[in-house]
Amino acid sequence: MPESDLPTHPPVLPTGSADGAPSDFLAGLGWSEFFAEQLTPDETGFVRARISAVHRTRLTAVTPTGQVRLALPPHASTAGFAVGDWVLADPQTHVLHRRLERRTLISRRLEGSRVPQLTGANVDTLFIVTSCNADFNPARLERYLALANEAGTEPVIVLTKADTVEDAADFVRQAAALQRGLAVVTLNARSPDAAETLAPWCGPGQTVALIGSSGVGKSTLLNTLAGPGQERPQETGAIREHDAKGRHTTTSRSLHAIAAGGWVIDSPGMRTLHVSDSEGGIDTLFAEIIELAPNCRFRDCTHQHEPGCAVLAAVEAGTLDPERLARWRKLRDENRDNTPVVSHRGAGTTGRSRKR
Ligand SMILES: Nc1nc2c(ncn2[C@@H]2O[C@H](COP(=O)(O)OP(=O)(O)OP(=O)(O)O)[C@@H](O)[C@H]2O)c(=O)[nH]1
Ligand SMILES: [Zn+2]
Repeated sequence: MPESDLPTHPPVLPTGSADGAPSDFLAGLGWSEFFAEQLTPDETGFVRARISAVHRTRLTAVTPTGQVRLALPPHASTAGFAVGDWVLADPQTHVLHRRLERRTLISRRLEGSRVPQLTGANVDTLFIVTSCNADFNPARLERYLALANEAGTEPVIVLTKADTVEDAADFVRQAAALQRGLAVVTLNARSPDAAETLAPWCGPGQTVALIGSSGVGKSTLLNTLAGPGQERPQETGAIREHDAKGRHTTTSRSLHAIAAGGWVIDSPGMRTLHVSDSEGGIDTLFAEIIELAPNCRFRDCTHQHEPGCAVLAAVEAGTLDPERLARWRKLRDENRDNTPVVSHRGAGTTGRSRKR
């Protein structure tokens, strides 16, 4: 697909127009002080661009003057770039100069893979989508929450298909209990009201991504967020290119405009999740357990059988759900098993070798 067909907030503002100075456009695209501070004095002449699609051999980006194809310097590869990244490019040639440091990064390690897959950069909010039916599963939601926490993005639980149940309150209550201060919303993904419900996270300058299992309504929600009259994001956003064997493959991730002014990173692959590299994210998720640990009698308490264990005391007292404790243990162990330990020589990684 030619770059010009990629969706952006139309019309793309011309450079220096009266009501759309490039700086306003950049702020709407998510540019902030965090990125501005990274520029050295001799870098002010470069174009600031946000990566909208990462292909095997090329990058496309949104700039104040429209969607551009970035040329890579000799021997450079697109590996290591993520949709949502901010980069600097030469204003004439659009040759990539460098990538700016990320504010947040969603990455996942696929089963058996050494290198984490970069799903989205500089995402402010991760919509964790589940529906008010049998899909609702606290253990799965906790995996997504660990991912969001680790990435540095704010998680929001989005309960779809609220129109199919008499009362969604029980789902809301269960979801809210999964993490302190967690935002939870209910909606009908097919209704235009859904865009209004999600508006606090979808305004100019804000970037969101969606994750959830198949059939919960992610595509439906994407279309609703794109607004009426927009091309369907999955259709416009699927970037087809030939792979090494000449087959057509669909590269999944791309940046789309939201009618409310924000941006969404569409990543259809984000369904199942096995957890790795997320120790900090898991600690945030299970803060109520982590905070009890210092009160245990033994410093290396495993909270399983020890006398004077504050965690077990909380279960005994009814303030901590034993199932929650069991899920924490399982997720923490899975994370340890899946997180390679960097060897001392830094010459590689070895999985499944970290001590319990
Ligand atoms: N009644 C109702 N139906 C919904 C809602 N959200 C989605 N659906 C329907 O559920 C079905 C699945 O929705 P999709 O948007 O395709 O789900 P998805 O998460 O994108 O699924 P994958 O593409 O497989 O990942 C479709 O028939 C939708 O119309 C909702 O909030 N209410
Ligand atoms: Zn303990």
